Amino acid sequence: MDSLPIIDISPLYRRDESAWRAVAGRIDRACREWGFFYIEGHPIGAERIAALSDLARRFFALPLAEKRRIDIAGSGHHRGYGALAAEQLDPAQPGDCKETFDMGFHLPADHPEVLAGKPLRGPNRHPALEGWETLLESHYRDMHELSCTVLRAIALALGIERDFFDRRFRQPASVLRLIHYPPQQGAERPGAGEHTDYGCITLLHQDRVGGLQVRARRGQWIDAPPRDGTFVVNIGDMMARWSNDRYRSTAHRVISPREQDRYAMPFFAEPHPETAIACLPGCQDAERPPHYPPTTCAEWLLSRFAATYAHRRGDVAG
Ligand SMILES: O=C(O)CCC(=O)C(=O)O
Ligand SMILES: [Fe+2]
Repeated sequence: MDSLPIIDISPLYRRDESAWRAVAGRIDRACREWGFFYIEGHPIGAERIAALSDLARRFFALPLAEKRRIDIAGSGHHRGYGALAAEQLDPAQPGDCKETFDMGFHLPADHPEVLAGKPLRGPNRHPALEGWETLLESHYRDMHELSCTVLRAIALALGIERDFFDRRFRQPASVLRLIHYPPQQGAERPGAGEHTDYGCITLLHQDRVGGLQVRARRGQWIDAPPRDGTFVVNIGDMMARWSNDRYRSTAHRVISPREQDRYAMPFFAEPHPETAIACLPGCQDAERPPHYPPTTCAEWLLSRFAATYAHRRGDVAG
């Protein structure tokens, strides 16, 4: 079968234990076989997506100087606007042909964690577009809830306490990102070079243009085409580390669109920065010793940012 599974998660919003287990079973299989699947039956409506798409178009259409007022390169805690080619996901390729906006869990500048200089902590940096901040902050909260719902099913599938992730995802390091891929005539620059995601799970909304491709287990690239009303969910490196590769982070890439602009909105679900990421109890035994040394969420993320962002080279995890 060369197409990604589509899983209806609506039973996760009801109190039927056996239906819950059935969904968890499907997710478990998709995570083992693909590391990628679509979800439908989630509560994020088409009006919300339309309103976000409208704002994304307006933001990316602003003059560069205006967007650069919140340039991510000037942010110690990784928030704001990332210009074209600021990120190079595949080191063997030129910089990605995309521009981005990143936001996270907002902590005010006078919050003790921010004053203490904790990594990845601080205020969001929003553009001055009417309606932007309210909508984006609500969407961040709703995506956080959705990620926790999916993670509860994953906890069930992995045989750990149902609230294992809920307890670790308070004040999360999760990032909501808006991406604009401008059209390109030649194929010389990738939209997003081949990579795995760094976090736990990613929930991606893509528009109708297409171009996302996933590397299947046998090595071939398959399309992950747009499907209305769905999110594409994929396993990131932290979940691979937690599950000792029971769930593997799967490589993917985005081919630059040819004639039209493409917009996508990934939500990278990541726990509290200080969360320990070490092999889960049920994921190791004498035959499967832990593959990865323990780390923390912030340490791992900072090491990955340093490898992919020009302005962060030499920035070491602390
Ligand atoms: O734009 C997409 O469809 C995927 C983007 C992506 O893989 C990423 O930002 O990590
Ligand atoms: Fe990705």
